[in-house]
Amino acid sequence: MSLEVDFRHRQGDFALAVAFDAPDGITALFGRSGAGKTSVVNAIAGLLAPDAGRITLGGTALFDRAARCNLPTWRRRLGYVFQDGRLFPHLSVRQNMTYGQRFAPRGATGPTLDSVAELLGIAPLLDRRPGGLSGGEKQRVAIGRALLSRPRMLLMDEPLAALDEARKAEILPYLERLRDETALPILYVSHSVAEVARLASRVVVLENGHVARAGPAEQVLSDPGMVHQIGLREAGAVLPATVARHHADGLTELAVSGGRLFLPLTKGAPGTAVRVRVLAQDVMLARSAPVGLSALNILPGKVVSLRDGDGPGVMVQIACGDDLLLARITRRSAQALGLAPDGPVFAVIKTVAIARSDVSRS
Ligand SMILES: Nc1ncnc2c1ncn2[C@@H]1O[C@H](COP(=O)(O)OP(=O)(O)OP(=O)(O)O)[C@@H](O)[C@H]1O
Repeated sequence: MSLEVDFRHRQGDFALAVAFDAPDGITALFGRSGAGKTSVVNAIAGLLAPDAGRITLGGTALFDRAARCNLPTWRRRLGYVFQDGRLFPHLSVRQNMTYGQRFAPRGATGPTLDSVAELLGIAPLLDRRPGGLSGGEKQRVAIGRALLSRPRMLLMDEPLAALDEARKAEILPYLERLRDETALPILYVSHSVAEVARLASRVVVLENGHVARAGPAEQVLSDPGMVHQIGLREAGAVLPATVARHHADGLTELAVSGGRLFLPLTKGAPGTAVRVRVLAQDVMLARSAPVGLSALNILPGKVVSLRDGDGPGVMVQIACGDDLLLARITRRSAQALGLAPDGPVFAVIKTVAIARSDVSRS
């Protein structure tokens, strides 16, 4: 199943013109405040009828201006999860969850209450009322309710934005399971690069009403041209990796296509596929293989491109094996090293710069 969006719409002075696809898995709709994310979600949900264009899901039109097709929200079969769970306070968790089933069309197949409760770790909460749940638990119930409506896709609009860091960390593994165990397109609206890096297979970057970039997360996040939208301090790459071994001194060794990475101990048996977020500001560059250096991670690579920033910095994109890394260094250093496209380079990454939360199941 794939969501295909291609429409234009004007609201006041703001012109929206977007085209992108969201296949099964998580597609992040990322952009600054006012970029148009909510307007896109509203158009998909049927709350906004664009001036022109089409929105289709699995080949079926939800909206088609030329064909005068505009399915009402309830017939679009989308599951929504909002920032605030919007649960019914007077109903139990079980009743909140089964409420979603009322919207499932007759004969629609999908997961059962038990399987959804298991997937999201809700089983022990079923007889409680929402008032007594933590923010993270409430969001899990909201996701469960959406799944039980047997949706053809999920729309998640900043589902973690109202949660503190601890609650976010609690819910992220459930979102990973959802991504891995349900075959649904999930459009995940977020302005958090950390969440996008951790969850999304594909990223659509919205800027001022248009798509600035869309593609696989590894490519979009490591694109030096996206640094403006992503933010200097958040810019970085996502590398696919495999757990190789856990060492007795508390380090985990990961295999990446360009070599090995040693990180603080992370979960996962050898062979587990993970993804690692490496921030551009945590990568140093050297022209020759450094010796006598404390950093454990030294990956040989090749400069792909250099992009000057507004200040003294330059963003360097490096190919290490099949992967792309970003390094943020000063222009002075880039000149001193004589960095140029296609030139050989060594990327140096400090082990302790990578937090456990930067490594996630892929
Ligand atoms: N009904 C409207 N009439 C005129 N302008 C509107 C209307 N609705 C939204 N806008 C404008 O459209 C732009 C995009 O808004 P939108 O809410 O889609 O952005 P967003 O990326 O979701 O932002 P945020 O993350 O802050 O919610 C904004 O400039 C907003 O002021």
